[in-house]
Amino acid sequence: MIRITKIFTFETAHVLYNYDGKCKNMHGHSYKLFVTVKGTPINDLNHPKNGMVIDFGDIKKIVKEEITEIWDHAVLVHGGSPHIELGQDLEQKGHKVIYCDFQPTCENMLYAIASRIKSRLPDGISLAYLKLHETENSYGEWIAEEN
Ligand SMILES: Nc1nc2c(c(=O)[nH]1)N=C([C@H](O)[C@H](O)COP(=O)(O)OP(=O)(O)OP(=O)(O)O)CN2
Ligand SMILES: [Zn+2]
Repeated sequence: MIRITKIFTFETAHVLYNYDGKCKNMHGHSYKLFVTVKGTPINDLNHPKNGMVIDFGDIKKIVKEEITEIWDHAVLVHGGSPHIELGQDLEQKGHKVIYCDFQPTCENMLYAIASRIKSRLPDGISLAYLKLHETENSYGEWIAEEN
């Protein structure tokens, strides 16, 4: 069994409803996401992916389609909070708004990322680990064995 990791970056704004610190204000981060999957490398001379657990390019496609293309240069707001009005106002002014069914913290973003990636992985490949940096010094982790 081998783990392989691909790293992504995306620029996203968020606003934390009812938070008691500076992040109650809308602000952005250069998020850095580490995606680790595990599986057994293909051992078949006739297979174009011989020697690979999964093509790094396939991980990239999944993460782009499920996460980065959606969240990049968007504002994440908690759609189940009064911030829905803030989002609607921004949308009317032409901004890209994503309504989350959760407070858009690093922790909850990790749950959402895990769920979306898991739904796209082929049989025999599983999600092992995620790390999401909000800042250089602040990050959260999702570990398969704990979820
Ligand atoms: N457990 C969490 N705490 C905080 C989150 C979070 O998602 N989970 N988010 C924020 C803010 O959105 C933002 O990330 C600020 O975090 P913080 O590390 O406090 O920001 P700094 O600018 O001080 O970061 P440095 O890297 O230390 O400069 C707040 N808390
Ligand atoms: Zn933040």
